[in-house]
Amino acid sequence: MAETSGLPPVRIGTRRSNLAVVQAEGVRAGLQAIAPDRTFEIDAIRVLGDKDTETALYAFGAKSLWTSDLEKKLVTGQLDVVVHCLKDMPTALPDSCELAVIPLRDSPRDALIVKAGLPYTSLDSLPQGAVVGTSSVRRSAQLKRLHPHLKFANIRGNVETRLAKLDDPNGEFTCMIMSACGFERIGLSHRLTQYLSSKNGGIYHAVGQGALALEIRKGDAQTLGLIQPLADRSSTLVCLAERELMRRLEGGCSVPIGVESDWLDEAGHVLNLRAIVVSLDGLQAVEESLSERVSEVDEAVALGQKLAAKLVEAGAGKILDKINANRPAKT
Ligand SMILES: NCc1[nH]cc(CCC(=O)O)c1CC(=O)O
Repeated sequence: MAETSGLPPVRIGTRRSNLAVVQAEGVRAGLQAIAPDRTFEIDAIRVLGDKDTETALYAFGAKSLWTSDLEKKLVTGQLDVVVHCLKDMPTALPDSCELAVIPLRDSPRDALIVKAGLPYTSLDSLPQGAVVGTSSVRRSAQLKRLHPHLKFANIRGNVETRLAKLDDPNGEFTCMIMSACGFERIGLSHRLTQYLSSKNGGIYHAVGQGALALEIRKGDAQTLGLIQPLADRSSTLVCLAERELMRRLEGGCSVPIGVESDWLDEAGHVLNLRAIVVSLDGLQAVEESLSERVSEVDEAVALGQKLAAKLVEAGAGKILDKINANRPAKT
């Protein structure tokens, strides 16, 4: 046992799902390696989004259902750092909190998962009328556009719950779309049938997908100093560019905006950011791409901003306005 510092334990908060706890354990291991003399505690709590597993995400309206319960505990000092999936974090945080660190991102790709026992190996091989389980309008709108032979049904719950719903012999689903890294992190990669991308299946991933975010109390220099070594430069710049794009388009996780980003050179100087905005029925889509030199956060933010403007100019604003005007009232 390492010599302890006498300092109080660092309290790490996260959602109470297997995936969230695995993620928080990974962060804890990283922090323990940096600060062997500190102790760390994980507090996994049920948040609003876990308690209501039936309402379609699209109908929630509020963007903070995964984060606000944890932020409350952060602000009152019951937690010191919260580990989120970056894609579940709204682009605007409470004034009292800050997104302090983005660690090295995993693969951001979505994947197709086919019901156990069915022979299909790709989106293209799915039969007419196959039912895709997804609660993400980003996924369903993109799929409707390119694969009009598919049907869609809402599926909610954590990864294991969704997999059980998919595999239920009496269930309605043929397949579902999930983020590949979520399955990989909890040892379910054998269930990934096909990796998807804009070039493979025609699916752009969500902003921030595959990345974690460490949130702290604003101005908590001590915790910031502790967690800062976990930050990854490339992942941070890429994710901040994607998030600025989203912020400019005023899209939460429940609007059909998909992105992809790649460094065009090995050293990571020129970033290509691509994005799609699709109408809910998949009939209209605007797709744009932009490459710029990015070596500072300001430049990443500027790239996101410019691509958003380019998308709006090409018609994305009209698509998003229509979606926002028709959004069901929160009940
Ligand atoms: N929307 C739920 C959510 N939030 C983060 C992940 C997995 C981790 C990630 O994609 O970053 C998932 C599940 C999924 O979309 O498959």
